[in-house]
Amino acid sequence: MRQAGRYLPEFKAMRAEHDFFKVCQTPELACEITLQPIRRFELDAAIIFSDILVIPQALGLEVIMVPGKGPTFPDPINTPEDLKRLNESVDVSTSLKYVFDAITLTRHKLEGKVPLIGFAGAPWTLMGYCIEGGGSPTHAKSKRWLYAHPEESHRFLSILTRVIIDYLIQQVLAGAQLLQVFDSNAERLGYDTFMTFALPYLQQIASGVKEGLKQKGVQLVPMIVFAKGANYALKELSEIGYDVVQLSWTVRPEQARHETTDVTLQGNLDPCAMYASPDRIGELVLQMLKEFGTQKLIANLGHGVYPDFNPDHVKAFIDAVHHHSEQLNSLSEDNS
Ligand SMILES: Cc1c2[nH]c(c1CCC(=O)O)Cc1[nH]c(c(CCC(=O)O)c1C)Cc1[nH]c(c(CCC(=O)O)c1C)Cc1[nH]c(c(C)c1CCC(=O)O)C2
Repeated sequence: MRQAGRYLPEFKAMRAEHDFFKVCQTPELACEITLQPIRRFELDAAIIFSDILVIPQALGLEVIMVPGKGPTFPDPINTPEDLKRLNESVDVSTSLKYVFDAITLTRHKLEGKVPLIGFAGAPWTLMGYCIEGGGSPTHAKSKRWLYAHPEESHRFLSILTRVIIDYLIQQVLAGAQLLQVFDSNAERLGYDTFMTFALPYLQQIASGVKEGLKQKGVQLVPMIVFAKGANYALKELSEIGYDVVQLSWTVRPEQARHETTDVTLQGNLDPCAMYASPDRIGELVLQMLKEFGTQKLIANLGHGVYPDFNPDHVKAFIDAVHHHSEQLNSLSEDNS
């Protein structure tokens, strides 16, 4: 969940000197930013510094990071005709080589201390960015496609899915030990549109990556799915081949446990809880761990960190997870 973010002074110093996508494209810099939170905190994993929008870039679309506005497409996809602009036959092994190099370098530098997570955006979320031209409060332009151009929407989602599968497989070959798929815009959909335009592609990604790795004789890695806010489809999300389902803070742990079968859950404290005092953060962590239980859980926030978070409060969260889970585990051992 956005460990680097903009809340660390060492990240801000790096960004003051370099453009965001330049950092993504420079393995030494991406590696350095990935390691920053690992040096500062007792985290249990690292996530490679990159962005979900490198895939639209690889498909030939321009994406820039505008200060104060976020990622922006100067020339977004407007009509189905525009799909012709996509470089469908893109070879990610060359166009996204910089990500694989960053992963390999970071794996070496981590020296086995913690595992390295690779990631990609999900098809619906990437389609949304390409059509909206950036973030959007309603996603009305991209949702319009689902209703006005359903066939072309499926075509767009299929193109993205193929590239994402290839991209994730190559991240594993480069050294990624877990993979997370971010469907951050799932919260804009309802049950029917999610089941039609998002879930089938998430499923294809899980099976495509596992199949591809098997064919190459490479050991499978655990896969995490994050369909942010898709609390209406937790059962379905737990049944499409992912090992872990990440939850946003808008669902109760008990409900998520009840509705999912046989998966590990990840989450889900409200990121804004980081504005509470360190003591209060500790109490909220304890409550979260009690509600989920400490097994089959990756304790995390329910979304990424914000730029104005106090790093000491993030540390309070991480330390409280370790402290309280150790205590809860030793209590349950005493009882057994
Ligand atoms: C939707 C999305 C994006 N990118 C990502 C998502 C999915 C997760 C989510 O739902 O938040 C994923 C992402 N983006 C980033 C990471 C790397 C991991 C990490 O930093 O710990 C990951 C996993 C770096 C980043 N990606 C971004 C930053 C901040 C960059 C900066 O301004 O310095 C970082 C560290 C920029 C970014 N990139 C994107 C957005 C919406 C923004 C924020 C724009 C803003 O608020 O100004 C697209």
